[in-house]
Amino acid sequence: MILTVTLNPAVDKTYTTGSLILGQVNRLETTQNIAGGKGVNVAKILRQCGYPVTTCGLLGGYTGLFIEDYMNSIGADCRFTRVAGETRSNINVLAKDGYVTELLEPGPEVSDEELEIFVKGYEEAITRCELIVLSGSIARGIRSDIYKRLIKLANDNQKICILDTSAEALRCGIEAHPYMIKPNQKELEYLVGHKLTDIEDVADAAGKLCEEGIAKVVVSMGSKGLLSVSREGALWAKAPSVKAVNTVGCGDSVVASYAMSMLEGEDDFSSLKRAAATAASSASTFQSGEISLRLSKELLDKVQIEKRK
Ligand SMILES: Nc1ncnc2c1ncn2[C@@H]1O[C@H](COP(=O)(O)OP(=O)(O)O)[C@@H](O)[C@H]1O
Ligand SMILES: O=P(O)(O)OC[C@H]1O[C@](O)(COP(=O)(O)O)[C@@H](O)[C@@H]1O
Repeated sequence: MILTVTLNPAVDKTYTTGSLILGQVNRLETTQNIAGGKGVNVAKILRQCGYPVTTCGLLGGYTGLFIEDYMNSIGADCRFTRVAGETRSNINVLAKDGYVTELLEPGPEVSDEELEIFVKGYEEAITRCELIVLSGSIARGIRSDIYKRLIKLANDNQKICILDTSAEALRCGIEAHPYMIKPNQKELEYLVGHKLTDIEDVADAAGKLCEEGIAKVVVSMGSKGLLSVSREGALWAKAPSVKAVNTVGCGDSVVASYAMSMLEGEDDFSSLKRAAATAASSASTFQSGEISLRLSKELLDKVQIEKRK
């Protein structure tokens, strides 16, 4: 069983338009509300692939109910903690000119009491799971060392953790040595404190994190693909070429793919190949946090992997 944690889920209000112009009236063509947030998306993909999944985190208000209903409908074991504030709605604008614009709300204020109720449930849930995925930003009121605390609890129970977050929550979280992290290039730049200009730079920065005790650092680089770095070296998967429809949730599909590979005992090479195929399949699907199973399979043989170090 895989447990996904989403401390700041979101309804992804997904709009399509010709192009989005700042400072002007923009009339949108279509709109769809999609249950989202990083751990929610990971759980959605795992369910699509037939994996049992427990999903927990913080949900509040009507938007929270919308997400919980959806997760129940796909057969996820929902263990969310209710909070008084309303779960956020994020805006994703998919424009025909190719630009994807995301407007992300900060999320509700969460009290210490609410968080402690969540942590109690989490401590119970980790005992029944083999792998824990902790994903996304944290809602207001939650200290940035929350992932460090949650990963320590998992480590104490000999459970493997994947962490996919940003900013200070990421910086503090890695102090607890999760097994794997999946920063995108910007998140890695935040950690190292400077711009990374090429693949070598990215591989060096990821390599330093491995030396600090993270077994696997998988850096997502949009249409440039994925770089997997461990003490054994660095492998670069070029992103297979697809017609991108919605790239929101691609990072989450990488995490979901790695979670499955870990449970199946796949090696670095096969895991990376699968993740690049899954993520490209996610990019070509309108619904964020969804893939075409057929396309993922087809793309698997098309992923090119290059050894970098
Ligand atoms: N246009 C695309 N075509 C093919 N694959 C893509 C495309 N955009 C993203 N991907 C795949 O999805 C992965 C995650 O996307 P990325 O945007 O880097 O993550 P995040 O959403 O976490 O920032 C990429 O590393 C790549 O493998
Ligand atoms: O938790 P954050 O970092 O605020 O991001 C939330 C957003 O990220 C998503 O999970 C998509 O993430 P990725 O594009 O990184 O896979 C959306 O569903 C959600 O709106």
